[in-house]
Amino acid sequence: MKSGALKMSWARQYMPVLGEIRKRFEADKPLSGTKIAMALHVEAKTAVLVETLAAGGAEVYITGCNPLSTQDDVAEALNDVSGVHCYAKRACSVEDYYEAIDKVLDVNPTVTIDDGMDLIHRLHTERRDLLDSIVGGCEETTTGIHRLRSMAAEGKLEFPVLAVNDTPMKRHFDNIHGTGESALSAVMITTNSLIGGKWFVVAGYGYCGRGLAKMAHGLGAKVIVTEIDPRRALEAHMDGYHVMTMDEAAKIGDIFVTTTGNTSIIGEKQFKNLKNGAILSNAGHFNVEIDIEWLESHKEGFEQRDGIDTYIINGKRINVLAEGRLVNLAVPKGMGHPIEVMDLSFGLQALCSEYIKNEGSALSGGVYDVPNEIDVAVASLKLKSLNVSIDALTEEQKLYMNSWDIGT
Ligand SMILES: NC(=O)c1ccc[n+]([C@@H]2O[C@H](COP(=O)([O-])OP(=O)(O)OC[C@H]3O[C@@H](n4cnc5c(N)ncnc54)[C@H](O)[C@@H]3O)[C@@H](O)[C@H]2O)c1
Ligand SMILES: N[C@@H](CCSC[C@H]1O[C@@H](n2cnc3c(=O)[nH]cnc32)[C@H](O)[C@@H]1O)C(=O)O
Repeated sequence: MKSGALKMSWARQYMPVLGEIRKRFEADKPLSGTKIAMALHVEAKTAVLVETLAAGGAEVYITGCNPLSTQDDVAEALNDVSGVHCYAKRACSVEDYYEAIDKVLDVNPTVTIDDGMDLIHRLHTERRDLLDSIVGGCEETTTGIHRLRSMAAEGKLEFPVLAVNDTPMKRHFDNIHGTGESALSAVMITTNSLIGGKWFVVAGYGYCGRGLAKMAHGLGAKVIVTEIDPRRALEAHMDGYHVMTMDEAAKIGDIFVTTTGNTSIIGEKQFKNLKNGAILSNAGHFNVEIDIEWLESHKEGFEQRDGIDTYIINGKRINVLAEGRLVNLAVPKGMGHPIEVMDLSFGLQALCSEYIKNEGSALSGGVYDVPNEIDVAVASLKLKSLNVSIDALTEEQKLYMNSWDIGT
């Protein structure tokens, strides 16, 4: 077997939720007649989702959702799966990235699956001619959903999209555990730097930030959190972390990871105050949380090695991982979230694709919650695979929970 196929086979064995869904899809072919356009991180777990959708009868056209996250051997293996066409390439230019997105759209898809909304953006701008054939879409990540909600608020989103990210089964496992483990391990494997005893700065205490803070604390780091939301800042404080502004953190921090989904979190003002040898990385979105443009135009010296760019600023070394792109997937050895976590996220994506294919044409343009039954179904499939049983409400308990006149 070639390396891409071997990686898929490795991932498949730890993806029981997709495995169960695949059995039903193979038997019932619920996606026949569906052309799915996808822009996701092209690596082994995503490939298992793709083959599951193809087993359900879909034709799948896929490209990447980040210029640095594709694993070329997996992209090649995907092109060997019947009904699948993959156009992703690692380290592509931004022009090549959009050219591949266009190739995926050229087939006149009926369903979209996005991670960051780049497909949907293209469809609503340069490729509006294709909008009529789209029944609906699914969005994987927080920032994609922010962008979609902004579009919907302006009345510009022309088809229904399921907010896959916003389910408990996504946020509580993918964003918290997934980002926590994978971003930290990517920093460690790229830098070979010790975490214990370091000042570890987490920008943003949302789902991703809190997972990362917990993991870094677990390895003995002194965790600093920066926030703009007073409630989340207070939560971080009571969880035992040091809360301060990024201006203050810049002077103290050894390792920084941004997880805000916002722009310009670490920029000129902070760069000038960083300690010599500071390590900067981003686990949020795109490449704008760290101001790479400023670093590029003000460096006094530059060194490059696998996944690390070292800028000399004011005579000090500032080390940036993965060009400021998603550290857990974009560093050379980044493997992304753990397999078991993506099994849950992609179990949701498989069931949501089926739902939107069946129900999309009855829905108007906008962002929709994933039906609760789908979220519960994914949790139940995972528990079943773990051989874990839980209690069920008795008739007496159901009556009690629904009554308002049983008091003390
Ligand atoms: N690395 C990954 O694999 C991965 C996984 C899931 C999500 N994401 C991405 O990570 C980002 C965060 O996702 P989330 O689910 O944690 O979102 P979230 O909304 O729960 O958290 C973001 C937090 O950042 C804070 N924030 C915003 N601007 C800030 C600023 N200027 N300074 C400090 N804090 C600020 C917000 O108040 C919020 O608490 C998104 O872009 C999402 O798409 C990445
Ligand atoms: N496409 C943007 C958006 C952030 S990706 C964040 C999403 O990546 C997803 N993700 C994280 N690890 C993996 C992985 O290993 N395989 C596929 N998707 C992943 C995860 O579900 C999360 O919501 C960018 O690259 O900057």
